[in-house]
Amino acid sequence: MFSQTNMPQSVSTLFSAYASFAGSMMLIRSMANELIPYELRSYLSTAIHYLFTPLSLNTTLVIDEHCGMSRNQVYDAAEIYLKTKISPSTERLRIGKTSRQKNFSVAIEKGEVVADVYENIKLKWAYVCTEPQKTIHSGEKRRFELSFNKKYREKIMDRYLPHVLKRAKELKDEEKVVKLYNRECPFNNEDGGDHGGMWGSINLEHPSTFDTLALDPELKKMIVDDLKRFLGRKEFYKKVGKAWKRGYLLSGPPGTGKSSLIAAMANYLKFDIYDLELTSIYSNSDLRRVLLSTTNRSILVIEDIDCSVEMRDRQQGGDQYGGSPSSRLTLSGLLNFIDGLWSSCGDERIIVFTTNHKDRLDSALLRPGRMDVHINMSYCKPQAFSTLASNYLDIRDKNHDLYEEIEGLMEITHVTPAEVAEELMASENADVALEGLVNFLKRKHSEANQVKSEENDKVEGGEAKKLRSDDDEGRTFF
Ligand SMILES: Nc1ncnc2c1ncn2[C@@H]1O[C@H](COP(=O)(O)OP(=O)(O)OP(=O)(O)O)[C@@H](O)[C@H]1O
Ligand SMILES: [Mg+2]
Repeated sequence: MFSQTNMPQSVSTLFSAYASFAGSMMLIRSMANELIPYELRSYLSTAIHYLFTPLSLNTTLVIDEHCGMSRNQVYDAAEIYLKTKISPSTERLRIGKTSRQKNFSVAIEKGEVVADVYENIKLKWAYVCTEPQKTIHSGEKRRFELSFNKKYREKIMDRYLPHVLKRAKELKDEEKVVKLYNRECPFNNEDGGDHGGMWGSINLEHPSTFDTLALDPELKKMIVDDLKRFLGRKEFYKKVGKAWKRGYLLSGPPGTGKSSLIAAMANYLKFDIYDLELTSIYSNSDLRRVLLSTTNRSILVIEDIDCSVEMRDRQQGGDQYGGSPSSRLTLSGLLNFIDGLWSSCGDERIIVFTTNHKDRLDSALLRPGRMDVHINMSYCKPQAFSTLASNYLDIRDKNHDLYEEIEGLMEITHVTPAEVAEELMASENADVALEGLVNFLKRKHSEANQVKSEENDKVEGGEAKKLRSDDDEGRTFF
């Protein structure tokens, strides 16, 4: 009986005690909110959180894709290295293959985690991507997060990361995939500014090599030797205090193989190509950003420089080229700019300018010491033809009846390797293809003769007219 009457009473006491406690807490909280400044409150809550959360045993290294404006070497190395660490437990993979690739290319997909073990230390690599924010004109942000037990931090920094860099370099050399970088389509905003436009890459699938390139053999040997010497002179460049770079100026009519030579150089050196369109550069800072985001062991290509320099005349304001005369872009100015930049952060760089009109170039660019090597790509001559005949029709050692006639015609006709290549591709039958080439050369030759005789006629006609008008003037004068 006692217990029956006492029970509800104790419950109600409990409730009323809780109610008054909750009421006081709310009062204290609202007083605290009013009396304690926000900063102190947030500090206290962090401190309380820290005290009551068990300490993490892990360290995480965040490896962003870019270091400021340059690419992060550790990120690039990790990307290659981790391909070898994909295990059957990896859930999502990115797969690709182009028509020329023999094997599938495999990469880890965003959000995936890959495990690695180094000297019995367990490591976890996570690939994290954050979507671009709509309000800010920027691309996707990519990074790797490497986590491990914090007691191994020194070992990871001193030994594991260098191991990843070294392994990635070995893999890259083995893989031998040369990349062609173009600037990704930039984001344009209302003021027409360029806020994205970093480099996007595809595998360079240009099959041109020094074997397939139709070029005077001596010139070819000179270029290959020059490249070899350049690669071996790291210490020399350091000693003389120059950026380890080499500049080539390729000139010649369209279709003489300037772009093919660049591809052959890239395939030979296993260097990536960065194809820079100067007309898409609007400011010094843009140019600096774009150049800094190119990697070492690469070829920077600026094609058709006689057309690119037209941008000098653009009227833009601020630090933009063309604004005031002092800030106008000249190619030798650009070279100075690149020299300055690469002497501090560039190694094994090649820069190639191409032009169809060497005569139109600024003489400052042609001065000795500006571009190291000038290469004139000219019309197809018999020796270059031998390479094409062997490439396209498997004809070796001048082993064809029409060979002599073709060589003779080539000595007297301006024909580009591209034109010859097109004729040779017309048929798989060597007789038919070479017959076609002979006709083509004859046609070109007679057309050139006709143009020449018309020009002569014009000159002679002009002179006759001039003589007559001199006569007239003389007569009027007297
Ligand atoms: N020297 C060459 N050796 C072998 N093939 C060549 C050569 N020159 C041209 N060709 C052939 O002609 C095509 C066009 O040549 P390429 O694009 O290299 O010429 P280019 O000099 O860069 O011309 P442009 O001045 O128009 O850029 C090549 O894809 C190749 O098939
Ligand atoms: Mg070209």
